[in-house]
Amino acid sequence: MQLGLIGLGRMGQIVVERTIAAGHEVVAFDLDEDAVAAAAEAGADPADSIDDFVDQLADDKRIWLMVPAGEAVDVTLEELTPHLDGDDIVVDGGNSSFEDSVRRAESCPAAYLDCGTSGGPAGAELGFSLMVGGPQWAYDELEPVFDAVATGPDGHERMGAAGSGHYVKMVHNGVEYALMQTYGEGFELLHEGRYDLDLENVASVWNNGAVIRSWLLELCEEAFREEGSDLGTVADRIEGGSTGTWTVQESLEQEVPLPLIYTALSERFGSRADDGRFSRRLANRLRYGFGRHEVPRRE
Ligand SMILES: NC(=O)C1=CN([C@@H]2O[C@H](COP(=O)(O)OP(=O)(O)OC[C@H]3O[C@@H](n4cnc5c(N)ncnc54)[C@H](O)[C@@H]3O)[C@@H](O)[C@H]2O)C=CC1
Ligand SMILES: O=C(CO)[C@H](O)[C@H](O)COP(=O)(O)O
Repeated sequence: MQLGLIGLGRMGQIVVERTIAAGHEVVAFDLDEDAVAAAAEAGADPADSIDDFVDQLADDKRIWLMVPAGEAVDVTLEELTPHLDGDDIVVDGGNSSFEDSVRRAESCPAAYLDCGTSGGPAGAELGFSLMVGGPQWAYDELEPVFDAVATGPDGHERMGAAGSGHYVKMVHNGVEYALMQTYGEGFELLHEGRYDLDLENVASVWNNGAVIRSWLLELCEEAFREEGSDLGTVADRIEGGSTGTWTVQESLEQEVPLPLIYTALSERFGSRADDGRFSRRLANRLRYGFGRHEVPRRE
């Protein structure tokens, strides 16, 4: 299959590499020329503009967007729209809001798949977990690409109608916030408490058979190994926040109480006042662990 990829950053480059490794053809475009060059190095056909990109795609275009959520998706779709028809398929693999995805699915001339993507840059080797919303025929058509980008056939599922993929990913991120918060609180008590503990050892022993073992806990272990048991210069400032905000907004609309996710989101906003909490410093470092997001550091 031939796949057109727009957005070749941390995540898009992995989609390129895994798709090519599975024997498919990729046409790659990004505003950043260096990113296009890196994709070409991985075996993609480089495009230097959207026009060049669509010219290189065969009829029945299959296009995957991996650009930042929000305006970049709308701008890209606006440029693609004159070149699209009902036999084409567009996948948005970024962290778009499900409401934006429903709106885009209604106005896009192509079949539109909203695809929540989880796994972060570590997915380069493992593959991602993909939560897909939109028409069944388009999902079926792209199955070989989803098999390649995900951990395999079990790493992707169609969730339901337009928006459902990004809806499920939004809730996934709410859970991610709460898990980071609870690991942070536990390690904060261990750090401040009555024993002088090596937190890398604690995380390591918990990761070996304990009830609370997980990938995030492995990333806690990595953080303590790389930064030290006191997290070194990692600041208590946690960036991000949009997907958690949408999760909490939706919980209010649906009248479903989510006290843990709400508290974790509040901690993020509270962290911007900088008062030195260990749990916030660990959450800050974990966002680097799973997403390669920049780590604010203390002076
Ligand atoms: N980093 C992570 O752990 C995860 C990220 N995501 C989502 O995936 C999407 C991409 O994330 P990353 O790869 O981390 O971001 P990134 O910042 O590393 O890469 C984004 C790329 O898009 C390009 N770009 C921006 N606007 C563009 C436009 N109008 N046309 C063409 N290219 C454009 C940029 O030049 C950049 O190369 C985002 O929606 C993000 O929220 C989803 C799951 C995990
Ligand atoms: O989706 C992700 C992980 O699953 C991304 O890393 C996302 O950026 C995390 O959300 P936030 O930036 O709000 O921490």
